[in-house]
Amino acid sequence: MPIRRELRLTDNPILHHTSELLSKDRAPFTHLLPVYVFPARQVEICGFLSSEVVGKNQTGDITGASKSSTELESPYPPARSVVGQFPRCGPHRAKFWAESVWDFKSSLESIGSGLAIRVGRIDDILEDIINYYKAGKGNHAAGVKCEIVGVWITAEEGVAEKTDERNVFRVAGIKGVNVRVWKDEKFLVDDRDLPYMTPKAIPDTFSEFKKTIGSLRDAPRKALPPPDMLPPLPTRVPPQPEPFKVPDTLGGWILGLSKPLKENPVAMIAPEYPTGAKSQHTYHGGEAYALEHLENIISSGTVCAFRDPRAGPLGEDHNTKLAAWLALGCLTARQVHEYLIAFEEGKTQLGQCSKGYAEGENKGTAGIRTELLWRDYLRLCTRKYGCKLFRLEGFKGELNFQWKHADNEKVKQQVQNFIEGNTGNPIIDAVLREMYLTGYTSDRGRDVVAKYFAKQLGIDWRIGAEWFEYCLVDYDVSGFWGNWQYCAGVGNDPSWEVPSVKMEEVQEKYVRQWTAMESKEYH
Ligand SMILES: Cc1cc2nc3c(=O)[nH]c(=O)nc-3n(C[C@H](O)[C@H](O)[C@H](O)COP(=O)(O)OP(=O)(O)OC[C@H]3O[C@@H](n4cnc5c(N)ncnc54)[C@H](O)[C@@H]3O)c2cc1C
Repeated sequence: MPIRRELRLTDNPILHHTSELLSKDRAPFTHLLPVYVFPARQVEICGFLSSEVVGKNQTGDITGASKSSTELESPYPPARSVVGQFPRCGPHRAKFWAESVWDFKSSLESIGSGLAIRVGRIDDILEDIINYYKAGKGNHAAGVKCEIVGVWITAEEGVAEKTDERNVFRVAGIKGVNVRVWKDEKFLVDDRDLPYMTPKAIPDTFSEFKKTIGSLRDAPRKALPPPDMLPPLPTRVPPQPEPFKVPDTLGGWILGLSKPLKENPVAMIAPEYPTGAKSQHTYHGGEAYALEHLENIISSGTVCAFRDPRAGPLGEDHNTKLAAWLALGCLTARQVHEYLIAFEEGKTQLGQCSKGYAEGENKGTAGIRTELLWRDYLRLCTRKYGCKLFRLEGFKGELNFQWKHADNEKVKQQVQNFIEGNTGNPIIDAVLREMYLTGYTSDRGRDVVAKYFAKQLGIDWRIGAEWFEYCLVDYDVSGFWGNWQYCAGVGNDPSWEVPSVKMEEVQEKYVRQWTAMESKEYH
């Protein structure tokens, strides 16, 4: 069972179904092997190359223990972005990701199962596992013979994710193993409750989409309970295929994922962490931490103080910070919704000392639901538009803009200044530095900087986007590219106004915090 962005026990359809089968004694299998693969195209995995297993590289040199991981040969191309050639996953997300996977492993172990964590390509790992259990085939002379009843995997919308799915079908088909694809249920409104017969029918504006949902508070299905027990792992589990060797501690995973980033820094003059600056995102990845945070924002009253993220000053702390957990599926939107319902109706004691408890839906809780619906909508846009999500001309097919490309020194320098948070615009630089140093910046900050890059600098917006992808802890394919298209004016429902962000007192504080500037320097 290859796990994708569903790193949780609660509200997990596959685990719920398995547990039900088990409790009714109807499981057609005795063992279950959950496998998580850190995908080579999304995150750099050369930090796990093992000198012990590498013999000669393509030029015939012996690769040995004294060589750094980046000098050894990986069978996969580097995980770099298409236009800007930045590493796709930076250190903040790499750490949060490793923590989330590790937390999921511990949760599975606590109910009698476990998790094999691997690096590479999902279909390569699957092929290796099937060979192992078909004993003696492929690399596995020491394999053990057992029957594989099937492969279960959850569907995702992204183009590359769909390709992975097709590859899983291809490999399993060749080996004569059945594949079952499950619906992705980490969103607010279930696909089965939407009125669209085909992706073409999905409306082109969020307001139209919202109308078709009706009462948002009543729309989500119930979250599924966590499984009590799962079948054990097979008695023997195939190791990570060569030339990689994977660690067996969380520290080892974080080290392996961050090593290539340290060895090849992207920003030549990286901004230093200013003394006294406070990160808005200091959280730990994983389901347990997500639930604890959700409870905290309810009991502290943050959910009632939730503000429209598109308005107000930069750096203000009036939002949920749930995005990174939602993106990896440590938590589902309908779980958030259920916690909000319990608070609004006073069903549990959580938040009982907070304003708004047991007083029904309020502006803040309604606002959070609307934002979660935006997330649903952008995912449906990915379904509708496929690879247009990543195109310069966007969903709209906008061909009239004259984008500047990084094929001359002037634009190259502008891009470099952007990466280093050194554009000369104090507000833009503060947001860029906060994002680079902490992995997070508010929606307002993202919006202002994305529009600055696309509209004010007029540079191919995908380069700015790819830099954000490297920095952000909460990168999520649809939420990310959909928002960037919107900011660049090439999405459906585009916004073309360049936001004016005035240097008010609160902004000044924010800028000073992240740029360590004296206030007189930008007056
Ligand atoms: C250029 C740009 C890039 C972005 N990239 C991402 C991304 O990679 N991943 C991501 O989850 N969001 C992205 N967003 C949307 C939004 O900025 C973040 O979801 C939000 O800032 C995360 O902080 P939060 O969890 O405190 O959100 P809150 O403001 O508390 O909102 C609650 C939840 O609603 C969802 N949400 C909120 N705003 C949006 C939105 N505009 N679009 C889609 N979902 C939304 C998120 O899941 C978020 O966790 C991007 C926005 C812009 C303008």
